Amino acid sequence: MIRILLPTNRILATTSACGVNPFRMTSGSAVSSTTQYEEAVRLLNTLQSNAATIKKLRGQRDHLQTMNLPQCRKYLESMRITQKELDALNIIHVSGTKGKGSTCAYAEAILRARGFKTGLYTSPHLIHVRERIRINGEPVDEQIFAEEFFHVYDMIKTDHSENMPAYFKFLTLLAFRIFVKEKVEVVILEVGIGGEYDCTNVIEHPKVCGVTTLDYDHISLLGSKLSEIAWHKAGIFKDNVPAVYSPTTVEAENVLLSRASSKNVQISEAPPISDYCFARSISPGISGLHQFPNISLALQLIRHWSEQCQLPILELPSDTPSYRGFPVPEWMCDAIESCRWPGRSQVVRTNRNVTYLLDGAHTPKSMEACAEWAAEEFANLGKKSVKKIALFQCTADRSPSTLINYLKDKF
Ligand SMILES: Nc1ncnc2c1ncn2[C@@H]1O[C@H](COP(=O)(O)OP(=O)(O)OP(=O)(O)O)[C@@H](O)[C@H]1O
Ligand SMILES: [Mg+2]
Ligand SMILES: [Mg+2]
Repeated sequence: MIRILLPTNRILATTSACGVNPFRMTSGSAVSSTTQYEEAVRLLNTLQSNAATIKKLRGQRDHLQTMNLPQCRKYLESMRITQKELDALNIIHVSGTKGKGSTCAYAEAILRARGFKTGLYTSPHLIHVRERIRINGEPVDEQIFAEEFFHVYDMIKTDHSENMPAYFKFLTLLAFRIFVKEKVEVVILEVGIGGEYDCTNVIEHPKVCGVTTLDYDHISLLGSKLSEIAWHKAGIFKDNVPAVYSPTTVEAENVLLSRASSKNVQISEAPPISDYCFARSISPGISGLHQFPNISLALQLIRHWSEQCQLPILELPSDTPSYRGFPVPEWMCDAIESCRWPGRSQVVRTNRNVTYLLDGAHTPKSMEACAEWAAEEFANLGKKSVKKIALFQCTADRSPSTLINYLKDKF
């Protein structure tokens, strides 16, 4: 497909000898949208990677972390995005160690099924970067991605040429731009790392916040105790905005509760899945028992979101306490079943007698959950003898020898 680039006020970044970037000529030149998309991804990859950011943060943790949000505000100003525009996105903000993406995916599937135009921002991606920014459940298309990428890149470059945002921060800003432009009715926003200092926390008025299962990850940044980790995750709580969390340890819970009370947050623990009354028995779209706390959290987020937006999605009796389950109608059961989140407890069968079990576990709790799920899937294969091969990779400051132990007795 050929498209003409819209004229913008952008400055050309990489230029040829005659001072013109052939990928980004603004008037009268035709460039294929794929080429333009590839150029956008190339440029994106020149921004500081997440791994490099984490390494840098570790060095000067306090200073750089506290600089993060003021910087993000400046970038938003350069992009001419106001808090009012962000408020209009009716954001559901989700932090936590494990299950953020799944919880967001369930919440998105439910709201989309109800007819809302949804925006979904998650990380990481599996195959291509556009998976991180979804409109109505679908990765934003190459053309929109490229167009908005250059728009944001150039607006920021004009004011901050010596201090361009790193990869994740850039994508967060790009997501905001796309969601505002697409006029989505709700955004489900996954935190990158922690919460307090995460660039997604630049938003001031989400409709509801969620904290998923807490566990040990990024401990050089967030601390090595669950209570310290909880402090960071609770950093997304905002004055008078309700919050829900998945069950955790008493120490971590106390931190969540005290941070909530200091911000007048009405907070509740998501109930066990058995507390809900489903219209029929369901087989959730993301498998594994560990997904049930994520589903419960998503249901509570929807409930609070609809109350905050005064949209009667659930029509619950007004005296239903916020820590209890509720009747889950048929259409919601359908949405929970239709939800897809590839690479997390995903089974891929081939016609060559090979079955792949794919999962993204990389913390103690999630490795445990992954091992349980894998054992169940091995049993489902219904074969007497199965040759099992584990391919395991882990990055950053995680300990492969500790994590692989969880899989040992299953292989
Ligand atoms: N509630 C949970 N408890 C324990 N492990 C979980 C839970 N939910 C998901 N997991 C595990 O975590 C992995 C990643 O799931 P998901 O993408 O939902 O989480 P995330 O918090 O977004 O993770 P990431 O750190 O990769 O962004 C899954 O593949 C699964 O192994
Ligand atoms: Mg993570
Ligand atoms: Mg994630």
